[in-house]
Amino acid sequence: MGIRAAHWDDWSLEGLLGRKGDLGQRVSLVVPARNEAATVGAVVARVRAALMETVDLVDEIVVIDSDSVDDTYAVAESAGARVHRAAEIRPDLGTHPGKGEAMWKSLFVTSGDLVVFMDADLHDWDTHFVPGLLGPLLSDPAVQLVKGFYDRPGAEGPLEGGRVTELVARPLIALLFPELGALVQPLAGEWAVRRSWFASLSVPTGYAVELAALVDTVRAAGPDAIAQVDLGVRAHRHQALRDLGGMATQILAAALARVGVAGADEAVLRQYLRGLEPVERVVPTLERPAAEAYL
Ligand SMILES: O=c1ccn([C@@H]2O[C@H](COP(=O)(O)OP(=O)(O)O[C@H]3O[C@H](CO)[C@@H](O)[C@H](O)[C@H]3O)[C@@H](O)[C@H]2O)c(=O)[nH]1
Ligand SMILES: O=C(O)[C@H](O)COP(=O)(O)O
Repeated sequence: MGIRAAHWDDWSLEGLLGRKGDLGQRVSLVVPARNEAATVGAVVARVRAALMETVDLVDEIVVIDSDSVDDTYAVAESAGARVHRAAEIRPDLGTHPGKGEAMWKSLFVTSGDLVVFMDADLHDWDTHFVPGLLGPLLSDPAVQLVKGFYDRPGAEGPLEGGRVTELVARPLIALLFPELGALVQPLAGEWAVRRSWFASLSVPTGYAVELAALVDTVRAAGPDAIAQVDLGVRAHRHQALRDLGGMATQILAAALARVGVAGADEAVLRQYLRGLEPVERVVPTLERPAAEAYL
């Protein structure tokens, strides 16, 4: 059958609540956040009001503060999230910077059978993202991972991806992982996964967490284990091109590792802004082993 596509309103909230109750599944919303004091409060408060206080769709909202130096922790907590600093979770396992690290560490402080990830920097989005991502997991036991896709306001076409999506992820998929070619937004930060499945995966500590999860899932369980859901419109804060160079390096490293070209735990990216003196950026490319070994 392949990677199936659905629309967020293919399921009613009442229907999902019923399925969740019948199956006895708990849901965790995990929001990895690094210096997102400006937006994390609204992400937490709106999901809490719509899906926790009025209905029982979400059982816990957990923000993983990923080495923030702003007020992310306090803002998220006062908006109603449980907040953990990534570095303080399971200190026996050490700490690394990065989004994937925050997501991997979340498995040690959450309890949901289903884990929904949402970025903290969203400024055009809606709470239906969460039930939309849960729909395939609550209706088909074969589905392990659900990816969101969305229209990006201002893009040339509504389903155009971001710069790394178009220039790195899609070309990699075309060359190495064509079985993922049906995915509209392979790098979307809005996705959901069964806890047991995510705990069985190797997780890059940085921004390659999404591509790695997709590749490892399609290889281990086939395309029927992945679904994608149209979430409508989503807009986020944009990073500088030079910062996206680090993201691209991480995604390329994870892809290469999956075709047998293992690298070191970090790469030195040399960028040239003005003059011939490079600005050196050390880019972590390491991966955490499957969390299930430590749970
Ligand atoms: O070290 C970090 C860096 C980022 N984040 C958080 O991760 C989310 C997404 O980060 P962002 O820098 O906004 O990523 P994008 O440039 O938007 O990258 C897109 O593509 C990435 C690669 O697949 C995905 O991880 C992102 O979720 C997706 O939005 C945000 O809540 C960040 O605060 C962390 O928790 N720790
Ligand atoms: O998703 C991506 O490709 C990167 O996050 C960059 O997105 P942007 O070009 O919309 O900033």
